[in-house]
Amino acid sequence: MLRSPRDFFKPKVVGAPEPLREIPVLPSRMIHFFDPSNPKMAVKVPDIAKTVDIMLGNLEDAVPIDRKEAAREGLVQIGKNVDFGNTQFWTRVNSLDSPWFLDDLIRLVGEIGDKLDVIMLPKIQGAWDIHFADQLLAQLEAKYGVKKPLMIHAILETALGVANVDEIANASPRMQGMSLGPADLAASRRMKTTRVGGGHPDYVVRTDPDPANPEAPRPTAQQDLWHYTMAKMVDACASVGALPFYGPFGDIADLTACEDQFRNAYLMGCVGAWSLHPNQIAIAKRVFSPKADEVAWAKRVVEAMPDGSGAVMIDGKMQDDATWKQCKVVLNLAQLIASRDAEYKALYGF
Ligand SMILES: CC(C)(COP(=O)(O)OP(=O)(O)OC[C@H]1O[C@@H](n2cnc3c(N)ncnc32)[C@H](O)[C@@H]1OP(=O)(O)O)[C@@H](O)C(=O)NCCC(=O)NCCSC(=O)C[C@](C)(O)C(=O)O
Ligand SMILES: [Mg+2]
Repeated sequence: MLRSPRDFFKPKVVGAPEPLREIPVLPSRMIHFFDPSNPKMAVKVPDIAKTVDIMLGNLEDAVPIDRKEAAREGLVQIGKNVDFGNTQFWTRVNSLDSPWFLDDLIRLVGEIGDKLDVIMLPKIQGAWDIHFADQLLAQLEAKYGVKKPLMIHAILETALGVANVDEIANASPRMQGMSLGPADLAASRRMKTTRVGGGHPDYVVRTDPDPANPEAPRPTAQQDLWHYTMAKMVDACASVGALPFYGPFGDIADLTACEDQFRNAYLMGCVGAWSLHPNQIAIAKRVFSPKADEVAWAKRVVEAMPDGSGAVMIDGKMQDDATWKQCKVVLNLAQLIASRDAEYKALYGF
């Protein structure tokens, strides 16, 4: 049950900042994960931050239990000491059913609440989880005098969460976006994969037998295990002005398959993906920035239809109001990326 429409955009606690009416759309091609309790990673944060759109200090899975508090305190120090410039600074806190969640929020909002942009919440099951976090964040923002509202990013990584994805997207004006969490989701659904994202060689469709040669080999084509979930997530996010992301690709050495998985997500509407290792940053940058020839084509269509209506032929293809809108999506994204990334600005000729 949502609050009444009249109350939806009111602060939930006296003294908490006004909720945002619109989620800011910023270049968000990669969310780069680091473990703040790992000194080798922590020392690289200032340099990597200059090369990515989003830096995320991870406190949840992949941080050993005996380093949970070190990771939290390490992130507080990084948040206080590192100048992130115009790179977004996010965290993934521990899940709502863990013993660390409460202290994660109290420490982070209390110490670096004005530096953090987005709090990623793992294992979100339904709107009730978002309502709880929303109210608690408002309490902490009011208590610590935080000026801008912290946004929430939910990871879709349980069967129940996927079943409730629309309610989750609508649960709060803080909802900045969502990411697919293919590893936990696979376990929650009792899928039989043991990978973090990507395809599986046994998930295939086979061609029919050739009646003239029934013994001939029948080629198969591998299918995308994540297509259904990705499509549900993209629709849930786009319908409320939130941003969908592909999550992690765990086979760090397989750069080709990583690029394919990221590109599928890009084409389906995602704005970015996670980079777990420095070698995935360039892949995400390449994939989630429109290609120069697509941008040139989009420019041509938009220039041929200045008011975005009617029907014209360009290179044998019909263009109308709807293709104009598709081209605007590509062009707007290219302009957004060019505003941050000189390399792409030059590539697009803006
Ligand atoms: C995969 C690992 C173990 C390979 O780490 P490695 O040390 O074996 O790799 P390397 O190639 O030897 O590393 C080269 C250098 O890069 C550094 N390095 C390496 N990675 C990073 C990084 N991310 N950021 C900054 N620096 C990094 C590393 O420390 C090393 O530094 P050095 O040259 O000084 O020795 C390592 O990259 C890593 O721990 N990455 C992050 C893993 C992570 O955050 N996992 C959780 C997200 S996925 C997830 O949670 C699932 C989900 C959504 O919940 C669900 O589907 O359910
Ligand atoms: Mg997970």
